Amino acid sequence: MPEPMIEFREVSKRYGDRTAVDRLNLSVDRGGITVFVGPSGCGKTTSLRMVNRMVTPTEGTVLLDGRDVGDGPAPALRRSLGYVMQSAGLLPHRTVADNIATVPRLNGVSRQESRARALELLELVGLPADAASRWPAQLSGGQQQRVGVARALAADPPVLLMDEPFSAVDPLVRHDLQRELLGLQRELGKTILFVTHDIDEAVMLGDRIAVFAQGGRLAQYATPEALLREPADDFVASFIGRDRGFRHLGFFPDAGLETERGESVTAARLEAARPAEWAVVTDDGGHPLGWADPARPGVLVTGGSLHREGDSLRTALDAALSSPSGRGVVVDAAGRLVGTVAPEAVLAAARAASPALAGESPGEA
Ligand SMILES: Nc1ncnc2c1ncn2[C@@H]1O[C@H](COP(=O)(O)OP(=O)(O)OP(=O)(O)O)[C@@H](O)[C@H]1O
Repeated sequence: MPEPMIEFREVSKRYGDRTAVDRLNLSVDRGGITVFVGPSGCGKTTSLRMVNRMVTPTEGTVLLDGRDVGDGPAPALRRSLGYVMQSAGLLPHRTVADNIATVPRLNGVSRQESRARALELLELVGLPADAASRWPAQLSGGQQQRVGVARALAADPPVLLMDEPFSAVDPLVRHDLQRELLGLQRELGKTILFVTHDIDEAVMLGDRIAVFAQGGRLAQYATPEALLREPADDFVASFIGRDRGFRHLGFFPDAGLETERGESVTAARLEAARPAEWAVVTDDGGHPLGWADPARPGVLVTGGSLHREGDSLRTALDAALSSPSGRGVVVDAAGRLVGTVAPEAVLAAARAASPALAGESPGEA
């Protein structure tokens, strides 16, 4: 077993008689994303900040790459860890490039080299090169967070600490930032410790998820799938929420899903079409546009999400349930119509994939 990148050993933090973190024992593997999730005030941020010594434990030890973070000077430790906060925390009177170059400059990297690195990082986080000379206030919230990520990566630290980095941006931008973070992690192989109070964000990003409960207690530490399948206690079950069965479908591939070809018509022929049943309407390239309802000839009925082949059963069920016809539309990677799927077929595929959903114990054939 390789040594964990970060290890909490019997770590507690108390403020007066209030326990912020209660005897935390947890190992963070190298590479991948570990998420700390839980309701407000349960010790996620305090735990994260004990890694970079912004907070000192009352008891116990935090190890980074096998070494006690308490040994040696704190500034050197912090420079070896990338840190991204909820507000990007950029210096307002420095350009974007100078903000990104701050830590490399402190580490003695030349001005020219740190600027070149800043430009590379801007591209990596999806910002145009001309953002380099702008002031932070001239960027949107999402762009500022991207700069925050670039700045955290500037000294190429093996570990990134991220404290609710995307919670202040709007949901669409947030989704983009989450996907980009997954891509960055795969590309760079960093160990990322990520704090959020949003279980959906945790499930989307986490290779492993630590659920914290009131009083700074670690309630469960598991993969997202294990967490959704088998919450350790009532607190975890209620925190994960009532949609957990639906979320769990996100871990089932659509391999066994039965789709039906069914009838389809092109938009050009919709006017004349008299389908016997609901039929998918496509453009000339086979991309779905909506449905033809047998009861309303000539009308294009839109609505319903699409299921792309290879996605999970969650998107398949969503497509089926959101469709005006009661059947989900399935498309290929190029967005062309493959067929349709009934909700029953999605449930049958889920049962086939999971003995638990079929009501069998795992030991049964
Ligand atoms: N400097 C401090 N002084 C006193 N109490 C503190 C201090 N920092 C945190 N606490 C308390 O410790 C507990 C844990 O706080 P922490 O910020 O770690 O929670 P959290 O899970 O990150 O919550 P949030 O999502 O709201 O940030 C809370 O009860 C908080 O009030």
